[in-house]
Amino acid sequence: MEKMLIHGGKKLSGEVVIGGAKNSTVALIPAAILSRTPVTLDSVPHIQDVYNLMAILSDMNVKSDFTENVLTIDPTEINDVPLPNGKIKSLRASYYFMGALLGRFGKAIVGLPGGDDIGPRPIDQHIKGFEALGASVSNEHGAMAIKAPAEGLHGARIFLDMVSVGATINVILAAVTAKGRTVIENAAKEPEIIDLATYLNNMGGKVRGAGTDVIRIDGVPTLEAHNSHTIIPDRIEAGTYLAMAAAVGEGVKVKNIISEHLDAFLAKLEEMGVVMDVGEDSIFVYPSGDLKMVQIKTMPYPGFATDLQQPITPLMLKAHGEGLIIDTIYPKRVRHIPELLRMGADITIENDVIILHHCDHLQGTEVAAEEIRAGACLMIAGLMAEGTTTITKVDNILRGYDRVVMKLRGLGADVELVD
Ligand SMILES: CC(=O)N[C@H]1[C@@H](OP(=O)(O)OP(=O)(O)OC[C@H]2O[C@@H](n3ccc(=O)[nH]c3=O)[C@H](O)[C@@H]2O)O[C@H](CO)[C@@H](O)[C@@H]1O
Ligand SMILES: C=C(OP(=O)(O)O)C(=O)O
Repeated sequence: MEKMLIHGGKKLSGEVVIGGAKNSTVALIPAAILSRTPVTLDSVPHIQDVYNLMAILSDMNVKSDFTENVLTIDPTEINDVPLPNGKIKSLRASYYFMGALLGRFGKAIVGLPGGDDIGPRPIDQHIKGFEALGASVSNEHGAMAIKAPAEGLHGARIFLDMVSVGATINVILAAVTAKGRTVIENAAKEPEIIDLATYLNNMGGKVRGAGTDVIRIDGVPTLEAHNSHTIIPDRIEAGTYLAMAAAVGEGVKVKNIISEHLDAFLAKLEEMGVVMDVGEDSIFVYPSGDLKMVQIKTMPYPGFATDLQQPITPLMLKAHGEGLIIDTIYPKRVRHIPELLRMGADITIENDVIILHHCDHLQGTEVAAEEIRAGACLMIAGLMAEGTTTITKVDNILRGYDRVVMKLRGLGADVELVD
């Protein structure tokens, strides 16, 4: 398995271009099987999650081709096959095949998903949504077997018990071709959900209210894609490079950004004293001076994203005073902390509250990227550290960060992947 070697201490400068959003892409690819015509996606990130989804499509006789940033998917000869195992376990978002297959064939057998180990990740709200649409759901030896009634799925009013990105998307995928109107209340408001709605609506779907907490879906009989869909920029990748630029930059421009998607994150950077020029679709980060410590509480969008609490952690170590991070979405998302401690950081965890203190000196050592954003945190820490940081389990990073080594080198980082 590959490792990432980072020879720290170098200042970064120049430009980096953000790719399409992982969390959109991994919904849009399963959603493509709802179309009766071939689908084209543009601005697709080069990440392992995409290759794994392509392998799952291939199991269903859905051909796909990924050239440069364009992914074409031809679902016209799709076979309705069960997906109990295999690549399904390699990523979280494979659960979107539950909603998509249910919408397309009225039935789905899909293994429980994999994805980041960041504490409990139940899917009860997805199941509640499918059942409200009339489906029966059972767990058969670790795979979910979901079946619409003979007359097909019907619209329903669904109030989600908690704000869930995955449940909101899965219910949209199942409801977009169900008979009648579905109303999702307490829906997630993430930009990736708007992206999915735009994509489905361009295929003839009727999804209204995405981006608010009430989404109305009027079912249509079939969907057909006729235009290419350009995926929104990845706000989490952007936030990662912004934090990196503030930590080790000598003037870095991060391009292809929708800054409104990063409001809560940018407000925190400003509170810390990071100086930025926010342009129309790019942000320039000036070299940091003295930074102030901050307190962060992660919340559903538009709050501070859980996926950015780890990438901002190394930057906080540069600030003076005591900082706090409370992850209300995944309170146990702390797998980066033992690794940072081994690099010399001063961090404690009390009752799921991460308490950080200023640290003058991080020392390179061998650390493990136990999950994607822990990996992002360790890349930034490695760039800040003296000596060489060896990151193992690097596949967790490559599963969601577009051409990361090339992008880091483009900024002047001394980084390499080795076997
Ligand atoms: C592929 C993708 O888009 N992944 C993102 C998605 O994950 P994912 O869609 O899995 O996360 P959710 O928004 O569903 O989870 C939010 C919270 O609700 C809980 N929950 C969720 C569903 C459910 O049926 N029952 C339940 O209890 C979860 O345990 C968690 O505490 O949103 C997370 C929260 O912003 C991000 O960290 C992930 O990057
Ligand atoms: C938790 C994440 O991903 P996933 O939901 O795909 O595991 C993430 O992207 O930070």
